Amino acid sequence: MGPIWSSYYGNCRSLLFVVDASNPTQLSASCVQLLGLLSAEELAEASVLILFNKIDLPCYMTIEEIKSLIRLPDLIACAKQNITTIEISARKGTGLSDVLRWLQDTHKTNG
Ligand SMILES: Nc1nc2c(ncn2[C@@H]2O[C@H](COP(=O)(O)OP(=O)(O)OP(=O)(O)O)[C@@H](O)[C@H]2O)c(=O)[nH]1
Repeated sequence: MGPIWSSYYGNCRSLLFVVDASNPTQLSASCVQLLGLLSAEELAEASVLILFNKIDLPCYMTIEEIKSLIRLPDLIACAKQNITTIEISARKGTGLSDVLRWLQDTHKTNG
């Protein structure tokens, strides 16, 4: 779906980017997509939430290792956007209240 994402950029104030944390083989492709989003001029003002999903599944890498592999600290430091990360399980509901809180806070701040 990546090639058509740009048609949704207009008036986008919040961006939720979901990473499948149970499958590190997709990480490099996922990171390229994320870098493309973060460098898009139309999204410079958006608040970004990166969700590490499927944390209920076993994985050979920890979330910290995944963050380090995609150089998340550098990415956050260099991006124009305000970036937050939350670890979730969409299946079990873990972390979803934090996501709702982020949405509420973000939209409150943005007016
Ligand atoms: N265990 C688990 N499964 C999940 C979670 N979130 C989604 N799934 C399941 O993962 C499967 C694929 O869903 P998604 O990953 O959302 O869909 P997708 O991105 O099109 O699929 P992939 O590219 O294959 O990951 C579905 O069967 C979902 O029920 C989660 O947090 N935990």
